[in-house]
Amino acid sequence: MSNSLIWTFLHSQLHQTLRDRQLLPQSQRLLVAVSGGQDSVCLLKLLLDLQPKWGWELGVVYCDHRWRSDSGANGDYIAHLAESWQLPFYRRVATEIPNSEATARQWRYQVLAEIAEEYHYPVIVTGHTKSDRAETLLYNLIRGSGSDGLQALTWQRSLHLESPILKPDLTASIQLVRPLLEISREQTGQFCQEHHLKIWVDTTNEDLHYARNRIRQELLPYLQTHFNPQVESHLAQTAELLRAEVDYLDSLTETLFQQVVVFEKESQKPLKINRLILRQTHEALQRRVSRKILQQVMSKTPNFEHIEKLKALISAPNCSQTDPFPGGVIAFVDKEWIVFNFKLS
Ligand SMILES: Nc1ncnc2c1ncn2[C@@H]1O[C@H](COP(=O)(O)OP(=O)(O)OP(=O)(O)O)[C@@H](O)[C@H]1O
Repeated sequence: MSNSLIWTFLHSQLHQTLRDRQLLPQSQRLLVAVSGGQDSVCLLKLLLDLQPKWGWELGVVYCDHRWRSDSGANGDYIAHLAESWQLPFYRRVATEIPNSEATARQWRYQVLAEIAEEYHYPVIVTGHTKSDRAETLLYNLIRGSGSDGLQALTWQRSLHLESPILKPDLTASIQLVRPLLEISREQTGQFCQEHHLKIWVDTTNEDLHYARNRIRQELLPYLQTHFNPQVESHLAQTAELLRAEVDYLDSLTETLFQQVVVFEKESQKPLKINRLILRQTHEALQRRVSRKILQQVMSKTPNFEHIEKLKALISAPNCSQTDPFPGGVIAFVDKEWIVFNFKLS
């Protein structure tokens, strides 16, 4: 695979995005997650070409889920690509074939974290595109996500937040960066063609049993034809606007949370919350603070009903109380406080 450099619009676009958003610091060690598909192959080539300007040290990682019979050959191809570009290559093969998309994903992020840790890469870079962002927004909208789910794929975040089940000590400091969120799948495909980059076609992407694939293959083309040819860009822009708004709300929530919550000394769990202060704030913030508190007192992720139940106590009469939340905790009103009773849990 030759490494001839033809400077294209995509090179300039990515270079500019990286400068504007300060996503990938100069001279950083970057672990590029490559599946062999057009998005991550395009990402790798772009980063390789920009590397002299930024001084990064690039490494390539492939996670073999063993889901497809050609997954080994897929890995060999990426190994060959990395070798021809003189980049270190890391490969992990699943010992057990994951039984669902979710387990495969969990395993993949675990492996990415372990390799990043072992070989000292503080940043993992993935090839998620504007098209993935539009699809994720639609997928989450249909599932009933709030604005947090609709911001759909952020530019960067800690790997720990991406996969909270991973060991926090391992992942808290590793950043996951997605620099292609302004570039469409059509553009990555064209780039690979123009640069004669072979790509590995993931045959499971054709399988319409998966909701994601139906969104990609059927829903988006329908929306493009019958509603708006620019729908993909518009959805991705909506996700970007929501991302900024969610960021802003998150920072307000954090400040308010610290103001209203009294923590138990030993367990550091929320013990009681000041509802007089909460009552003076907007209901959007009341919900967010309630959710943040419930995340710390419940045994599972709070849903809409749980949050509404706690929020209702903010203006309820004295002595009102909730049914037990999952995990057994009860909340009750004691004058200006909402108090959590852990004894029953
Ligand atoms: N098997 C793999 N090995 C290494 N990197 C991968 C692999 N699969 C996906 N990736 C990385 O993740 C990016 C997104 O891939 P894809 O859209 O297939 O994943 P997804 O499962 O839909 O996304 P997510 O990982 O956010 O759930 C790719 O561009 C690539 O950077």
